[in-house]
Amino acid sequence: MDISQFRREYLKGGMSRTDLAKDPVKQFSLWFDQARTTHVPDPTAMILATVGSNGQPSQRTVLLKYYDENGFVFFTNFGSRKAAEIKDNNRVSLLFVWLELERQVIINGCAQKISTAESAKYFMTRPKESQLAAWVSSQSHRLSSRQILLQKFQEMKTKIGEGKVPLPSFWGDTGLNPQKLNSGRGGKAASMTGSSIQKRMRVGR
Ligand SMILES: Cc1cc2nc3c(=O)[nH]c(=O)nc-3n(C[C@H](O)[C@H](O)[C@H](O)COP(=O)(O)O)c2cc1C
Repeated sequence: MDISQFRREYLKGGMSRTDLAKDPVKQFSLWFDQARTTHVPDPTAMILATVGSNGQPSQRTVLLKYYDENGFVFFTNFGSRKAAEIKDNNRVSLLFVWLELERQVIINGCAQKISTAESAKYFMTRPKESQLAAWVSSQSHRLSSRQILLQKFQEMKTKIGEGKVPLPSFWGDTGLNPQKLNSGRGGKAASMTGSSIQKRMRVGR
C-alpha cells in the first residue's frame, strides 16, 4: 500500500537550545508536565529498546513509575526477554512519543536493578490483583492455555485470602542483582528489581 501521501503539518514551532534547561532531567520534568496536562493519553508510556546477544535490538512498551536525578524507573518481570537481554547487555534506550505535543524524548543509558526495599515499597502500592498477577505471570513465555493462567491466579488468590501479598520470592532468585544503568557519558541511568525490573536512567551531562 502506498502511504506516501499520509502527512500532516507540524505547527507547534521549533525548539531552540537556549530555551532548554541545562539539566536534562529538569527539562524532562517540564516536558512531562506538559504531556500530563495536555491531551497525551498515556504520558508515562515509553518504548524500551534492548539488544539481544546476537546484536538484534528489540522494543516494547513499559510504564515509567518514578524519575528523578538518579534515573527513570519501570517494573518488569525478571523472567522476561527484556530482563534476560539487560542481564547480558545493560545498555538500553527509552523513547517517549508525545505526538500530541509533536515531541519525542530519547534517553540512552545503562540499566540497573533497584534495591529490594525500593521494589517492595512500590509493590505494596500496587492493586492486589496486580500483585497476584505478578506472582502467576510468566512474562514473555508462551502460555499453554489462558485457562491455566486464570486457574493459577485463582489458586493464588485463594491462598492469600485477605492477607497481604508478599514480594514474589523469585525476585531475588534470578541472579540479577542490583546494578546501575549508566548513560553514555557516565551518568547513572537505569535500575531493575525483583520479578519486576525497574530501570532507572539518567541522562548524561
Ligand atoms: C501500554 C502498555 C504498558 C505496558 N507496561 C509494561 C510495564 O510497565 N512493564 C512490563 O514489564 N511490561 C509492560 N507492558 C508489556 C510489554 O510491552 C511487553 O509485552 C512485555 O513486558 C514482554 O516484553 P518482552 O518479552 O520483550 O520482555 C506494557 C504494554 C503496554 C501495551
